[in-house]
Amino acid sequence: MISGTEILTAAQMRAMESAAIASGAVTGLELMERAGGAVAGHIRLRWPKPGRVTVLCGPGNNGGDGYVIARALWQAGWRVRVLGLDNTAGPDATEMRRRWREIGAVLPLTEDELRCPGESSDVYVDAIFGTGLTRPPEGAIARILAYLGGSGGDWGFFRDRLVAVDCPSGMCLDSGAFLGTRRGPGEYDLRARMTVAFDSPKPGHLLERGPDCCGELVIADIGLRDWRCRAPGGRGGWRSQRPASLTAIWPDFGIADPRRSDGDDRRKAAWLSKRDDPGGHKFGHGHALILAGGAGQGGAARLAARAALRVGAGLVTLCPPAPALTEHAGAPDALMRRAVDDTGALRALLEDRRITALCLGPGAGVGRAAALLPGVLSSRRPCVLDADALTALAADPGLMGGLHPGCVLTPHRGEFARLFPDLDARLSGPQPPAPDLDPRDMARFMPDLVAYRAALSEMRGPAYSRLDAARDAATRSGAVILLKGPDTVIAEPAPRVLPDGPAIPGRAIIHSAFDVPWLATAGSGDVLAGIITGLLARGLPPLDAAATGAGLHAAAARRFGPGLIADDLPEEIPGLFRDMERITAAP
Ligand SMILES: NC(=O)C1=CN([C@@H]2O[C@H](COP(=O)(O)OP(=O)(O)OC[C@H]3O[C@@H](n4cnc5c(N)ncnc54)[C@H](OP(=O)(O)O)[C@@H]3O)[C@@H](O)[C@H]2O)[C@@H](O)CC1
Ligand SMILES: Nc1ncnc2c1ncn2[C@@H]1O[C@H](COP(=O)(O)OP(=O)(O)O)[C@@H](O)[C@H]1O
Ligand SMILES: [K+]
Repeated sequence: MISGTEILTAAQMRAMESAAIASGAVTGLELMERAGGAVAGHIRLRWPKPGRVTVLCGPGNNGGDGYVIARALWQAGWRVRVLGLDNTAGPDATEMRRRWREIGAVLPLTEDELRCPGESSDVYVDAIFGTGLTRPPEGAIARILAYLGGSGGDWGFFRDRLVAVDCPSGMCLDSGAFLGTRRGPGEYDLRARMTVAFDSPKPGHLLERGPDCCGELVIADIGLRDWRCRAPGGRGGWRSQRPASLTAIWPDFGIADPRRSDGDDRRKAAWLSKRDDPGGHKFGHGHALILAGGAGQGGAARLAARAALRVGAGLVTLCPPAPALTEHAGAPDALMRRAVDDTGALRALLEDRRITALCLGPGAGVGRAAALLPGVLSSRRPCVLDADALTALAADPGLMGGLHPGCVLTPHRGEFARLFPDLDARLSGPQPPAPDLDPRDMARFMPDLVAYRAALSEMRGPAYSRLDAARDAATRSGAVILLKGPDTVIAEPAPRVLPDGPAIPGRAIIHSAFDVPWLATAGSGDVLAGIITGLLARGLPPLDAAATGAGLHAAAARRFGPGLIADDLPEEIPGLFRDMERITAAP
């Protein structure tokens, strides 16, 4: 059910490159030539008339790409100025620098050269650091990056003409954070007009500062995708054979661009609209219980209930305490109401096995949520725990033991901090040291791609990321975690064991929705909880329900546009289903 693009961490990317080279399928020079050629091609697409370009080359292979770009643009008639560091690491980058030196000079990469009057360029290529950034830039390099980021008062100047190779330098590709600065927007974060990255998106392109600072993100194919499919163990498709450990769902949710629709999308559209079940019965689409709070608190639960209905749950029952029943008597009439005063009443209700999912939290009140939680958890029914249920959970860690893989916890950052204070502190705190595993060693796992990927997904980047935090929280709690934000991260607990295979860490998904800031509106989280509950009730596995829910939620906001209030979100869902069907039916 999950559709999206596979993402790779920086270590996975470097290891894959090493493995492809070790297999003899390609040389490092060929990969660098393709990478640099792709960037030059995208520059020429956006600036068709050859102009002046300054290429900034760092010490590693990112710099090596820069020398290739310089040569390709020079061959296309551009006036090229290259600023590079003296020390170039690695044979491939050294060779590319040598090839450029046959054409032109390499001036020192200093702020003075960058500022040099009369040398202003139409395009600046940032090839300083890519996936190999291991620690915060310091000294002269840090000043150059800050200057490009606008410390010289030229913020807009560079933003309009900076092309980043793999990422804006200084940004960690695993977290989207700039190393060495406090988390969150920095005054001089380097922001590109376009970022050309290779093979697959990395988490940092989608998280934290990534979407803003990368500008337009282009993922260039450098031939590794073919190699992955041909490699031993890779036959039949990379994704279908191994559970992808990371998946990105792009802002368009795979439905806005007909060219990207495939069989999976068609099946998904048919399932969502129930067209794949012509003789179906309402109970075949599940029965969701939304546990509401006392008088005066009902709006949030009603939003969730309405969303669960709209997303196709066969029946939805709203369960406030008896004194609040009359408050919930209004629309929609399709909603059933049933009083649930305490855990005993809940347990009695849950004897009906046709109830397939529960939602506790929106507007529940912390006291009532705490009282009902044991009943919800012991039913072992799929459930969404949101808002007050999360606060109740945080206040009584003993309840954590009752969580199970059918639970989806949907904290925003504040709730996450209450539930997992140590993980939250790591997200805000100083960066831990880089992993001591050398990704290049991973080539030895070839040709066993399963082991290779399992080992790699344990490798972490230099900055603790929202992805790491969600995965750690999922593993610790034994539940699916959906950490909300414009960069929502969804993770399932680890480990999962493949038959005859090693333990595979739980899958994770990034749903990046920076394009719909109007989704940050009161009650929008309640609607999300309702959508996910409806999908759980319909039988989607928890990770799928959470990912599909996050996608539908943002897509509904995108479809409505600015001015959105939470009540509008469920009403967009029928239109979304129609859009999905129309687009996936396109030839
Ligand atoms: N993967 C692929 O398929 C392909 C990858 N390709 C390209 O390779 C790039 C990755 O190359 P890479 O591994 O050489 O790393 P890169 O980003 O150039 O930097 C490493 C250098 O920086 C240094 N350094 C690190 N942090 C530092 C700091 N704070 N301050 C100062 N120095 C610091 C570090 O030194 P060290 O840590 O060893 O001291 C090392 O010298 C990738 O982004 C893509 O562009 C394509 O060519 C082909 C296909
Ligand atoms: N800037 C933003 N851009 C896009 N989506 C956002 C943004 N801020 C928040 N969201 C999304 O809006 C929802 C807000 O949920 P929540 O914080 O629980 O709000 P509430 O409690 O008011 O319902 C979440 O799904 C979150 O991912
Ligand atoms: K870069």
